[in-house]
Amino acid sequence: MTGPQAPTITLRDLTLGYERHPAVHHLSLHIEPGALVAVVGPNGAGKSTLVKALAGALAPLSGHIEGLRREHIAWLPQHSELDASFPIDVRGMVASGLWRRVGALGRFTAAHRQQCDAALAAVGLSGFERRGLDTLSGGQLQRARFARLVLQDAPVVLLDEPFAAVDQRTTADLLALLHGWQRQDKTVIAVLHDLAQVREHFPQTLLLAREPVAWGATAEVLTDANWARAQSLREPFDEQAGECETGSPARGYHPHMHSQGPALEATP
Ligand SMILES: Nc1ncnc2c1ncn2[C@@H]1O[C@H](COP(=O)(O)OP(=O)(O)OP(=O)(O)O)[C@@H](O)[C@H]1O
Repeated sequence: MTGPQAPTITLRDLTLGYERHPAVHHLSLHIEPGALVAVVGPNGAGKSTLVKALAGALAPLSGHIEGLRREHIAWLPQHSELDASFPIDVRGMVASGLWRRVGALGRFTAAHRQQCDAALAAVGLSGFERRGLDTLSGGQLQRARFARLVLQDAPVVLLDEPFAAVDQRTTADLLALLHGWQRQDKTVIAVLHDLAQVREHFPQTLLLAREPVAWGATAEVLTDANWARAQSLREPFDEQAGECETGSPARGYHPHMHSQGPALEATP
């Protein structure tokens, strides 16, 4: 990694939501540099909301996110049709990962082109440079989006359901890329649904159900009891819910459910 080092990310009593309706309540934790973190939970648990806030795309209703700056972050939002429908070829899309370094008025040099080609090789897409995005399979498109992340070379990578609707072979290749990033001391935070995959590849997990249910070492977090509790906390998004005004833990919050106490320093 040539850019900035990964920061310690601290969430302090973070409450997130939309138009003042809270979707994630009172989340406090530390994520150490180089952590490989899975965010799991039932549908509507607030996982994407958390990732959006970490990416700087959603301002907290209350509480703080400390340590993260825009230039630290590469963000892969949930799979959208936008990339596929954009009239651009693979190299053009992947090259947009260099935007921060090249700038709007900068020149795209031969060296930049080589970096693009190396990123495409890293995701197994050599030879696809001139292909239109609309001609790629779902797996190939996801490889191209990862190549763009490779070029961004950010110390913190945020991934929202990166392997949804992606074939096994592609998933395995992209997981290998994640482990490579971790060896470079990047922090990777990924929203995932496949718990077997989380157990195998992600040392730390946050189990979210609108409020933090458990956070820490994956094996301690992904217990039947914690999962049952997460399911029981699932509730429809309450359009009538008031603003989250108290600083006290949300309803049903039990600090003992955390593997390491309420404001948590996760162990590697
Ligand atoms: N832009 C928005 N405006 C209003 N409400 C929203 C918005 N985005 C999400 N929500 C609501 O916030 C709650 C949390 O949604 P979020 O997408 O964060 O959950 P999730 O855990 O990522 O769910 P899933 O696993 O189904 O993708 C849901 O009730 C959702 O309807």
